[in-house]
Amino acid sequence: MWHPSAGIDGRGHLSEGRWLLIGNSRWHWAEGELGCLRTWSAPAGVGQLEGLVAWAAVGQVSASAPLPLERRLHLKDVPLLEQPGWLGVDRALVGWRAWCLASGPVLVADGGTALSLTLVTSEGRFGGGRLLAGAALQLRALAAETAGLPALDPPLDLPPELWPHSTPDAMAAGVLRGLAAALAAAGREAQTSCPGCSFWLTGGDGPLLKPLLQQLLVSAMPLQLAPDLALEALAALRPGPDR
Ligand SMILES: Nc1ncnc2c1ncn2[C@@H]1O[C@H](COP(=O)(O)OP(=O)(O)O)[C@@H](O)[C@H]1O
Ligand SMILES: CC(C)(COP(=O)(O)O)[C@@H](O)C(=O)NCCC(=O)O
Repeated sequence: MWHPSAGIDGRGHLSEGRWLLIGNSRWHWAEGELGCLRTWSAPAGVGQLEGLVAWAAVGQVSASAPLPLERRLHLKDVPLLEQPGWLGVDRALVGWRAWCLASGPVLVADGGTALSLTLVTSEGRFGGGRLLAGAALQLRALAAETAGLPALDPPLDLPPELWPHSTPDAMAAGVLRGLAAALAAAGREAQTSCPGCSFWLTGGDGPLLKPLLQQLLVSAMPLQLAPDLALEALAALRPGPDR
């Protein structure tokens, strides 16, 4: 997606920089420069490595992927205070970026393969979180572990009815409304432990979850959809060669 601030640099063309975040399901790409990033997601291993400024990965990367090791950004490179060594680098990136944008405490929900919730205090400290199975993973588990439920291919849609009759729509509604309810409860509890906290939604399922969550959240808690927080953080921490 092109960000609203998308633009062209002083030389009349987009900067050549590219950034890559390797998630558990897909590779997430950005091109351009911070403030005018074009972003997209692709299957693992698909994409052009030329011009790669920096990359990060939530786990081990296959030795067959020719990624430049010296350009890898690690957890220790993200300036989130008091982050434990086992924290996923994607959680640190989204938490730090949302905290910078909010200039205050944040709760970040990243709707990826797993749905992670990450709290960052007003001082920029890691404040803990929660981990759930993400939407596509929940649906795969239902199809794999039952005799009668079908496999549903992403991308998902939210069925318009509250109480769908068909099996696939009942599965999609159950998973998405269940995730939104868990996020809303987390939002309420975060406001108690972290007053003034804003709620940030990112990751592949962010756009689907936003309207559901908006209905459930108390109005005092601002909700921001920012689908590319991790890539924005990567580009902010490792700007291109011409900056
Ligand atoms: N074309 C797609 N392929 C796969 N997942 C998709 C697609 N479009 C949306 N999604 C949603 O994205 C979620 C995974 O998010 P993503 O950010 O890609 O995960 P990760 O960062 O772990 O690789 C899934 O739960 C799925 O519902
Ligand atoms: C929670 C995660 C699986 C999320 O990864 P994703 O689904 O977004 O690819 C990843 O951040 C991870 O492996 N974290 C390590 C454990 C932790 O953060 O506590």
